[in-house]
Amino acid sequence: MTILDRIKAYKLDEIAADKAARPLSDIEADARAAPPVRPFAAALHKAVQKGYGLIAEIKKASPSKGLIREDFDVPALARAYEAGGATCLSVLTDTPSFQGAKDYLTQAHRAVKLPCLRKDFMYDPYQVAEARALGADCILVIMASVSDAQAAELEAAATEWGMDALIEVHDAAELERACALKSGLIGINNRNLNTFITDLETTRQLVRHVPEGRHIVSESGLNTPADLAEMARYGVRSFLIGESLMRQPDVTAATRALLANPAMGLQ
Ligand SMILES: O=P(O)(O)OC[C@@H](O)[C@@H](O)c1c[nH]c2ccccc12
Repeated sequence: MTILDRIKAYKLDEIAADKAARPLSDIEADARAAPPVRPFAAALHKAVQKGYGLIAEIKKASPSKGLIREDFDVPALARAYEAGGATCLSVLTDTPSFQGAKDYLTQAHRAVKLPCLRKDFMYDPYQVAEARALGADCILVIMASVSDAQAAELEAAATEWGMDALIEVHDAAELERACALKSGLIGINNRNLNTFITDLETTRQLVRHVPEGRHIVSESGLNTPADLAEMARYGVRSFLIGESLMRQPDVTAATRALLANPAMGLQ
């Protein structure tokens, strides 16, 4: 069993328990009462016209790295990312593996004006309605962990709630399946979720196979301005970054430093 298999197993149990505790109709009522959706993909499109698009991730821990950041004041971190120039936020809501919480998403969304991604392992439209109820503007669909039919169902649910969907892939086969969906946002995860090995070569290889008109986000393992400049050489200007920023005491300064890339104007 891989790490992803284990996560999927407990996540399906969690979803069943959540459904038993609160019926979908309750969640939908909360989703209808949630603050309006903020355009997530559009914010990235706009950001890359002048520079980089950054989805900055609020991440306390991970299965491969353990605890990443001890002091974890979610509204303060959200504001720090916003002040540092992030385009969007990503908030881990998975608890067992990432020490996240559903409430972190609500806290982050309330603290800033940035569009927010619910970062979790999604299998059921129930979770999509829940994402909206918590304040999400975008959901993640991990192709490595869902069937084509599930992916289409999650994407349709996101659209129904007015949210965007970031479709995550790690290899050419997943990318091909992702391109059969409607979403214009493709995340290339440099980390293999079965082994948790990270390699930026993943983006370099897959970017060539992405059809025109899709907005690519390179995800995971990006640490330095040089990493971003290297991805930009391959035409990728949007990034999903967690660990390297979460490890810095001054998150605003670290975000600014990462985005202030003198080489970028030369591309
Ligand atoms: O902390 P990093 O290496 O910058 O990575 C962020 C993000 O890409 C990573 O957390 C992630 C990408 N896809 C996921 C799917 C599930 C959980 C986590 C992830």
